[in-house]
Amino acid sequence: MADLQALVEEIHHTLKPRTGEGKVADYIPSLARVDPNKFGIAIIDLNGTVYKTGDCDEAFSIQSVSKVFTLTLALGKHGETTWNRVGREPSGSAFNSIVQLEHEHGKPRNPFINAGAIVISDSVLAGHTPREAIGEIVRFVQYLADDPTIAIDPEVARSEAATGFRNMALANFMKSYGKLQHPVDHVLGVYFHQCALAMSCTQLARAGLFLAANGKNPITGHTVVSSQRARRINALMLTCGHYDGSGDFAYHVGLPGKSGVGGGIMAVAPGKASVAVWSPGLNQNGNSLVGSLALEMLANKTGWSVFGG
Ligand SMILES: NC(=O)CC[C@H](N)C(=O)O
Repeated sequence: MADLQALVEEIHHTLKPRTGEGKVADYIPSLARVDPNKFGIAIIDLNGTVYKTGDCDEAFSIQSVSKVFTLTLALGKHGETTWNRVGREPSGSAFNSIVQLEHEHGKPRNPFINAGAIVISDSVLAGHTPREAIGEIVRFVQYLADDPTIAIDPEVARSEAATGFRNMALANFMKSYGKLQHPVDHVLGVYFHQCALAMSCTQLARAGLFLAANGKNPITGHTVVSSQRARRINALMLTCGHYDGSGDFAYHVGLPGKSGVGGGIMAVAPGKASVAVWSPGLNQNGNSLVGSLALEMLANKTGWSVFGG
C-alpha cells in the first residue's frame, strides 16, 4: 500500500510541532537527557514492507515495552502457571504503584505494571544466573526482530539501578509476601537491564510482528507462539498496556499497544501490521503524548481497530 508511506509522513508532519508538549521522564537520570523533539514512526505489514519516517532508525530506551517480550518468554517457559503469580486485570493505578500489593497479598494485577513485570523477571530467572537471564532476553528480542545488533544500553541500566528506589520497594514488598523466588537484587538486575534495551522504531515494529500475524513472524517464518497465545498477549496489551490510560488508549486508538517511559509505543493491528512510534514527551499517565496521537491518527485514517473497521 503505497499510500501508507504518504500517511506516516503526513502524521509526522502534522504532529511534529507538538513534540514539546509532553514531559520527558526525568526520574531515570539518563532518560532525562533525551531530546524531546525526537519523533519516529515505523510500520511493517505482514509482507514485510516497511513504511517509516522521522527518527525511526535511532535507538531509544524501550523501557516497559520490554514487558511484552519478557511475558512472552515467561509464558514459553512456564505456560499458564505464570498466572498463579500475576493477574490479568487492569490496575487502574500508576505503573509504579504499590497500593494494591498490600490488599492483594503481594500478587500484582498484571504483567505490564512494574510490580507484575518484576515477578515476570523473577520467573525468567528460573534456573539461570542474572547474567544468563539477561542474555536470554537479549537473544530472544534479537530473534523476534531478526536483528543481532540489538543490545542493552548499560548506562541506562546503571542509571536506573542507582535511582530505582520505587522498584526496590515493590520488589522487597513482594519478597516479604514470598512472591519472588530469587534474591531481590538478582531480580531487579534482570528487570533494570531488560528496561534498558535500546531499539529503534523499525526494530521494535519488527519484533512485534509475530503478534500481528497469529504468533508467526511472516518474514522469518518462525513460529514464536501459538495463535491463541498471540491473541491473549494482545488482549493484555489492550487492557493493561497503557496503565491507567489503557481505557483511553483503547477508546482513541483501538489497538493492543504497550508503552514505555522512554516514549516508545509498540502497537499491533492483527492481520495487518505492527507499528512502533517514538516521541519522548509523556502524558500524565507516563505514555508518549505525541506517540499516542500518532497512533490515533493512523487508526482513524486506516480504519485499523480491533473493534471494527
Ligand atoms: N513505564 C515504564 O516504562 C517504567 C519502566 C521503568 N524502567 C521503571 O521501572 O520505572
